[in-house]
Amino acid sequence: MTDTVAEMNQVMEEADCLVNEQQVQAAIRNLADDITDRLRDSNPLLFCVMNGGLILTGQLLTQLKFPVQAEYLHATRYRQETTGGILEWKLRPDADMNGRTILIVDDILDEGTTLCAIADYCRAHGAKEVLTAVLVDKQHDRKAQPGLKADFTGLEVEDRFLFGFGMDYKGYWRNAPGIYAVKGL
Ligand SMILES: O=P(O)(O)OC[C@H]1O[C@H](OP(=O)(O)OP(=O)(O)O)[C@H](O)[C@@H]1O
Ligand SMILES: Nc1nc2[nH]cnc2c(=O)[nH]1
Repeated sequence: MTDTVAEMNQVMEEADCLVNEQQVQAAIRNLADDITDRLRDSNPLLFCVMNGGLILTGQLLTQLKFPVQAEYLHATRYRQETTGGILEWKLRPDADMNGRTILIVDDILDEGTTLCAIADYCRAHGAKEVLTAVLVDKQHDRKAQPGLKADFTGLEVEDRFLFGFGMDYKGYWRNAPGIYAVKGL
């Protein structure tokens, strides 16, 4: 076993499970129902925010009960760190957003800088309406705008450094099927 794999196994052993797999699945079903109710007649263009949004988007898409056009984009500001920096666009969307309803799907709204920047980008490129969906909203008072919320939120989780269900710790454990907090963080 490499040192990294041993370290990551230890991170999981010592982590606190904040939301288990069944609770995550129930939250995704609720998100899918709410999004279907709101957007079934809007012909939305969905953007998965890579990398963290990958797992939620995949599972959510199969539960949306209307035809969806799905694309992706990549913006990142945490890289391998546990605090966020300047937002870097790794891949800007090239789909035509003019006059469209956009649904941005990501794993977490933490400070909200990432989602706000992506929503601004979509509006600047002609989107008629921009909605946001996240699995997790982290509870604290450091939001980019006071009271900032996604339009669709799966779960509210305490202010710890999280991994699992798309969220990584040093690039690992996005695959964990629940939501975990790193010991001491
Ligand atoms: O609300 P914020 O404080 O802006 O943080 C949320 C963002 O942070 C994570 O992405 P990250 O920068 O780690 O990129 P990644 O998804 O590629 O790992 C996460 O996937 C969100 O996109
Ligand atoms: N993995 C991970 N990424 C984040 N991006 C913003 N907050 C978090 C977090 O708690 N965990």
